[in-house]
Amino acid sequence: MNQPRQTATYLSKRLAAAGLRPVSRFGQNFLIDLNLVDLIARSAEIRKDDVVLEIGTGIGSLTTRLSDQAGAVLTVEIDNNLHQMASEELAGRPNVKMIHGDALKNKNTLRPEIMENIRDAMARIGEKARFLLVANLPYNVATPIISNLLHETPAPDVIVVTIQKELGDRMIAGPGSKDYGALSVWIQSLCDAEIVRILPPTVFWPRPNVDSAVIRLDHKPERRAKFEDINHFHTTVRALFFHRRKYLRSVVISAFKGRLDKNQVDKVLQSLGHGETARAEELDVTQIQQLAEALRQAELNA
Ligand SMILES: C[S@@+](CC[C@H](N)C(=O)[O-])C[C@H]1O[C@@H](n2cnc3c(N)ncnc32)[C@H](O)[C@@H]1O
Repeated sequence: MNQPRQTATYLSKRLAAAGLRPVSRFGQNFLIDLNLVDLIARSAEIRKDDVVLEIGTGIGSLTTRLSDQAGAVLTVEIDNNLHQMASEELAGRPNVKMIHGDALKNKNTLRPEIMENIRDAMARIGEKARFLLVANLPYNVATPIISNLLHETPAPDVIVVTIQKELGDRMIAGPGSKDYGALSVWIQSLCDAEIVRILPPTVFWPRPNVDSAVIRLDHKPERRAKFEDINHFHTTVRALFFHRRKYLRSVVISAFKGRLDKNQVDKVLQSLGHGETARAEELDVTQIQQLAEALRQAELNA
C-alpha cells in the first residue's frame, strides 16, 4: 500500500484536487510530519491482538499505521468528503472498519455503534484482546471523547492521543497547580497519565494557534474497581471544581442542595479534617475520592 508523502503541499494539493479545504469547525489540523504519525503509533505499543479505535480518520495516514500493527481498527470520521478519500486509501485493508458520522451522540454519550463494534471485534479476537484509543483527536471534542470512553465497559486499556497541550497539562496536574481541576482528578483516579511529546504548531497543516501534546493514559482497572458508583464520583468531582475559588463548604452545600443539609455536610467535612477555609483545589486525588465517597455514604444514610 502506498503511503502518502504527507507534507503540507501534498495535503493541500490533494484536498484542492477534490475541491476541498480543511474545515476548522471539525478541528481539521493534519499532522504533516510522518515521523510524528509513527511516534503516536509507536507510543501505543500496539499488538496483533489489539482492537484500536481512531476518532478522526482524516485521509487515513495514521489509520494505515494502526492497521499494519493491530488486529482490528475502527475509525470514525464526521466529514463526508474525508471519509470518501480515506475509503480509497484504506480499501484492501480487511482489518479496518470505517464509520462515517459524529463520534459523539451528545456531549455525555458516545455514538452507540462505536462500542458495539469494539466489543464485537474484541470478541472475535478472544481473551487476549485489548482495547486502545489511538488518534490525532479533533481538539473541540477531545475531552468528551476521552471522558466518555473512560465510563465505558470496557474502557480503553491504553489511550495515546494528540490533544491541545493545555488539556494535557490539566490531565497531569497536581493540587496547588493552576491546571489542577476536575479533569485531573477524573483522569488520575483511573489512569497513569504522561505527556509523551510536546508538538509545536508547525507540525500541522493548517497550523493551530496553540501547542499540542501527545499524551499516554494507562487505564488501571484496579483503581476503577474501588469505586462503588463511578458516575456519582464523576458528577461529584465536576461539582466540587465548578466554583474553584469558593470554599469547599459552600461548594458542597450548593452541590448537594436537597440531598444533604448543612449539618450533614459539616459532619462529613469535619470527619475528614477539612476546615472552614479548605478549597477543593488544595485536596489531592485521594482526598477528593474520600470526600466523594463520604458524601455518597451520607446521602445513602440521610
Ligand atoms: C486533527 S484531525 C486528524 C486527522 C488525521 N487522523 C491526521 O492525523 O492527520 C481530526 C479529524 O477528526 C474529524 N472529526 C472532527 N470532529 C469529529 C467528530 N465529532 N467525530 C468524528 N470525527 C471528527 C475531522 O474531520 C478530522 O478529520
